[in-house]
Amino acid sequence: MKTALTIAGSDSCGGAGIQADIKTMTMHGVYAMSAVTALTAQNTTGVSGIMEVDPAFLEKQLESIFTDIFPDAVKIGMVSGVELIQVIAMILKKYHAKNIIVDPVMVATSGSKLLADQAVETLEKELLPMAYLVTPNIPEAEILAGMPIRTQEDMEKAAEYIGTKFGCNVLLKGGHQLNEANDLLWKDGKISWFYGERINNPNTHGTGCTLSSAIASNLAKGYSLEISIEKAKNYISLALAAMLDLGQGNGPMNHAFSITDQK
Ligand SMILES: Nc1ncnc2c1ncn2[C@@H]1O[C@H](COP(=O)(O)OP(=O)(O)OP(=O)(O)O)[C@@H](O)[C@H]1O
Ligand SMILES: Cc1ncc(COP(=O)(O)O)c(N)n1
Repeated sequence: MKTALTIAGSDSCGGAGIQADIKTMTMHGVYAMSAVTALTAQNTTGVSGIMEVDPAFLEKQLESIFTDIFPDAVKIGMVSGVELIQVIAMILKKYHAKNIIVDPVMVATSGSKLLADQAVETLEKELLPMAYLVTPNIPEAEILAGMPIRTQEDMEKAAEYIGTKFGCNVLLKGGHQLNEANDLLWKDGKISWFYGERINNPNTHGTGCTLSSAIASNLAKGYSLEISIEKAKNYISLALAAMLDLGQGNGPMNHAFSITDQK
């Protein structure tokens, strides 16, 4: 069985973060492992608290994993502080981790900040150059590229800037646009678009986490990057189309869309 590791924050309501990643990897038939960077007290209406893990304890978790079960892919999500990022970079280098996907989680859909301002620079310097793929949404890409993104042309410019500057492939997610769910891949200097039909479901909590862990799962299984993205977008569409409606705010998706016995 192929294996994947998520290094991310816990979302107590189970829609995003580590919980979304483990559900996604499991539904892809991949064995999921986790290293927790922070606990969040969170529900569909917002984040009420964040407790960062001690960097030395994150190191212990990662050492335990890498000295025993080597992950075929690694997904990195919410990492709120400088030292945590440094520990991750050190361990991934030490063990020659492969198929590293960085989802540069900065702000939750609900508006809460999940990354300290001074950590953006460390993320850029330490993690992005190690990544096979980085998956910013439009607001995150605006920060990484230092430019406003309003049109598809802006998306292309920003992706090229990020990919060239940090030496990694870039999937710029268009889920924040009004009418479309079109994402742009910048890979080795070439641009390709992944077109998606926008599903009319307001419950999109965790779509970004789910996309990056679905891509990681597909890469772990040996699919090319392009096929991994195509399959991951299809997984999100099915999970959104299952129209789960939980909680009073931006609710989670239904990962168990293929399981018919849901009572
Ligand atoms: N309503 C939708 N219908 C279909 N696909 C969607 C929809 N919303 C988002 N997506 C897709 O989900 C993936 C995640 O995109 P999005 O831009 O929402 O990421 P994100 O902002 O990081 O997510 P999050 O809301 O978890 O922070 C992308 O492939 C995007 O195209
Ligand atoms: C622990 C954790 N990680 C990531 C997100 C981003 O997901 P979203 O933007 O859908 O809230 C989150 N809310 N919580």
